[in-house]
Amino acid sequence: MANRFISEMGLPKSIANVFAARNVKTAKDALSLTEFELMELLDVGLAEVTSAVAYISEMVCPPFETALSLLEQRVQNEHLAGHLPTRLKGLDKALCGGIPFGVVTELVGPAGIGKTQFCLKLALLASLPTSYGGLDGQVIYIDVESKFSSRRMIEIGSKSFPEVFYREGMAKEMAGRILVLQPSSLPEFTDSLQQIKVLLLQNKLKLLIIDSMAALVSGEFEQTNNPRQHPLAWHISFIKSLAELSRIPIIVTNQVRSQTHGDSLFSFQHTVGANCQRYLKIAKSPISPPLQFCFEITASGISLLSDDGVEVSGPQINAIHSHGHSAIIHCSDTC
Ligand SMILES: Nc1ncnc2c1ncn2[C@@H]1O[C@H](COP(=O)(O)OP(=O)(O)OP(=O)(O)O)[C@@H](O)[C@H]1O
Repeated sequence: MANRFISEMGLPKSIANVFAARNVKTAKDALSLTEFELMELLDVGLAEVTSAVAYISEMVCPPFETALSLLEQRVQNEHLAGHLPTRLKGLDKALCGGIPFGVVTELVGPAGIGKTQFCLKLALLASLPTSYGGLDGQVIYIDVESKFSSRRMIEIGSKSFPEVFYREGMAKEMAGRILVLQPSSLPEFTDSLQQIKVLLLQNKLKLLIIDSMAALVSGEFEQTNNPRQHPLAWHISFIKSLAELSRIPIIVTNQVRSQTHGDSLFSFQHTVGANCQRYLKIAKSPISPPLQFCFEITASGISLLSDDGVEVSGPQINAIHSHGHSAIIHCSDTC
């Protein structure tokens, strides 16, 4: 702003020419001098100098913002930053639209609870055409434990979005957008992340899923428990920076751990009769209180039994260990 040329500011020609003739070209040149210095240099009266300085200042001064306009900008940015709707009505409502872009969302729960089922559905949703509410983009699915099932994914897709899947070639096109990487070691995982950064720069990638992160180092970290010595410390901060850089949603799954040993605070499996009840909980979200939803897994994937979340209180929700991401969606069951 300070380097704007006075000749291009629309000052009356008579005074603009005087500035030019004395080599006072930019706003900075003019505003660095006092009014008396300008009077002497330009050889004009105080009134003319004062009005020219006021005009130049107004032209280069950043416009002021009201608290209201700042708030409106923030809401607009958040809207543009976006969310990937999960199509689980209650969850999307609680998360203000779905899985947020630009941050890492951690999905934690015990083995077999449905984390992978949830990820498969999210991958499909991101690859759906925008006309069907998807993101119409590529998905990278890092399948650490080789549990990815394309057959199950097609089953979920055809039951959830029959109108899309039965359109000719659509299932094939969507499946072609989901790239599955299966790193078998930590160095291979590191290489995968580096490759992803290149893809992100090409702007084609709309969702990154890592299922599961902890499986890469299972057992190794339990002895140290010092975050700085965590073998995935570099990877975790790299993934967070990828999310911020690309503004895409990143999902990381993990086995849930309680901060108290023996899981006395957070029980994952109760045997009460023959009924098995699964719960999906939102924890440590900056936008939602801790909420719990009952869910089931059917041929079409995960569905909520009720869209009304029940607020969770007490030490349980804080006892869930995470890597400090924006939100945790936690799954547990009562059998
Ligand atoms: N076609 C299907 N119909 C109904 N339920 C299914 C179907 N396929 C899988 N499931 C359910 O999904 C569960 C497995 O879920 P998933 O593989 O997502 O677990 P996970 O939390 O990822 O476990 P892990 O941590 O071991 O990877 C099974 O226990 C089963 O109940």
